[in-house]
Amino acid sequence: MTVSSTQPRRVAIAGANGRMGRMLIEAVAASEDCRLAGALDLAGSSALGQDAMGFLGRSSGVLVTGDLRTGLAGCDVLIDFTRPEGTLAHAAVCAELGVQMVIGTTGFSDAQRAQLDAAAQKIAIVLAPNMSVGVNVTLKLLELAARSLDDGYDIEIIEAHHKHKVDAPSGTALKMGEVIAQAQGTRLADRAVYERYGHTGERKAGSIGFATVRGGDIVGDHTVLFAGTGERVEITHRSNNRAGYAQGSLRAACWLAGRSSGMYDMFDVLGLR
Ligand SMILES: NC(=O)C1=CN([C@@H]2O[C@H](COP(=O)(O)OP(=O)(O)OC[C@H]3O[C@@H](n4cnc5c(N)ncnc54)[C@H](OP(=O)(O)O)[C@@H]3O)[C@@H](O)[C@H]2O)C=CC1
Ligand SMILES: O=C(O)C1=N[C@H](C(=O)O)C[C@H](O)C1
Repeated sequence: MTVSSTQPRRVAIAGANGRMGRMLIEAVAASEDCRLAGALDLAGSSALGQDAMGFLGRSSGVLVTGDLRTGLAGCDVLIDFTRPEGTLAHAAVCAELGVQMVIGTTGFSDAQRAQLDAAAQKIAIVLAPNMSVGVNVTLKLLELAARSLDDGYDIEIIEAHHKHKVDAPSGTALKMGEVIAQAQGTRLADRAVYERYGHTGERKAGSIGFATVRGGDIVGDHTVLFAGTGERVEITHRSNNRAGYAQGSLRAACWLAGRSSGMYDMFDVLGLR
């Protein structure tokens, strides 16, 4: 059934009991443009069978389920911040049911990413390692900086996240590296240095170094350093909380209404392409 753009989008949330899942449910609860229509979590999750908004002290009538078809019934779009293997399982069912997806999960291998591209031949998907407006504008600033600081500047990307994060470098840091490499007419795979230890020798010209910090409850900090001779340019984005990720995701879910199948990102949603 086609939903008119004036009707709220019927949204399902995957990973409903996770850090982002809860933030997304809170954002949907406050939204006039989206309505909670489904909530998924892993079989075995303590949230199964509970009202998805119970943690907010509210009743939504939507129970968290581990059954994908039950959770996706009557939904227009699934917002998925889980793990790569979970997102792939969700994408297969969404493609079958014609449910669109907003995917924030990070840490996909190239082969997993190819499977998502295959799903996007059947449904419209917004996939982005960072849904916040600020980070996506930062990516555009990096494009500009990378073009102008092409020669004589060593590039290092430093990211910091909470102690529960399981993938490194962050998806955002990798995206920053890709954007910079592309702006300089190169490929990140040919330039990335992910580890340094022991006698490393001098820095290899043209490399893009990554440094990862994990600790406490740091939400997400990213700095790109362009280190020249006699000067340094640092471009930093810091998330103070997860609300920006959730707001960006809802914006993407609304933007998807009526879109044909294909793979999109937040540049498309925000008109930054
Ligand atoms: N794009 C963006 O803007 C952002 C992206 N992220 C990314 O989102 C993802 C989730 O982050 P966060 O919310 O902090 O993580 P959490 O660990 O807090 O939440 C993950 C949720 O997914 C569930 N889950 C885990 N494995 C599977 C699976 N195989 N199938 C289905 N569900 C599963 C978990 O269930 P259980 O608790 O039962 O294990 C949990 O509910 C990460 O990849 C992170 O990098 C995070 C923030 C912003
Ligand atoms: O795991 C997180 O928390 C975050 N993950 C995303 C990433 O890997 O870039 C986005 C944000 O930095 C928070």
